[in-house]
Amino acid sequence: KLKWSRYNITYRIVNYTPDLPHADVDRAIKKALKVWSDVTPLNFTRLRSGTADIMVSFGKKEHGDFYPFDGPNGLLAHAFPPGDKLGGDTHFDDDETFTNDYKGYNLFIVAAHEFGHALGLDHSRDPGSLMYPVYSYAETSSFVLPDDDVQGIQELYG
Ligand SMILES: CC(C)C[C@H](C(=O)NO)C(=O)N[C@@H](CC(N)=O)C(=O)NCc1cccc(N)c1
Ligand SMILES: [Ca+2]
Ligand SMILES: [Zn+2]
Ligand SMILES: [Zn+2]
Repeated sequence: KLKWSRYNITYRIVNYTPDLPHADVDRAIKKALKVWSDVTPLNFTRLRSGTADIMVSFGKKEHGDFYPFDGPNGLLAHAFPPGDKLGGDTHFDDDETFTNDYKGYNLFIVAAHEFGHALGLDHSRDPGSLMYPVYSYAETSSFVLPDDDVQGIQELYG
């Protein structure tokens, strides 16, 4: 199973969705990474230019890799497992409406799921897990990473 070979990982928000103020996107991404750094020795540092391990971007349909998005609903986002180049990169389908509440798709929840993949996790069969294949909203202010996901990430970086 692929995993990062170092604990200090960099990320860069390359572009922004028009759905939310930039500050809200920055906050959701930072909070989503903290979900995982809180339960591992991993540290995430934001870069504002150049190439980071985890390049975060928003795109529609064909967006530069062999995994085009599909318009509203269906695919929401994808992330590449750890590695060079595309490894760790996380793409969000900007034909979705990303929000910071229960409407549309909550950016924090989707990002937290995607970063699980960017750190090496696959999908889980546990319907209560963050890594379950299908999105479900959870109150973000009281979000606690489900045990199945803690187990999974600590198998890789515990
Ligand atoms: C085969 C994958 C590329 C599907 C893709 C996904 O899992 N990305 O991580 C995806 O967008 N899945 C949708 C469901 C679907 N239409 O397949 C999804 O809701 N995944 C994001 C997500 C967000 C938050 C929580 C959970 N559990 C799942
Ligand atoms: Ca879509
Ligand atoms: Zn992509
Ligand atoms: Zn997924």
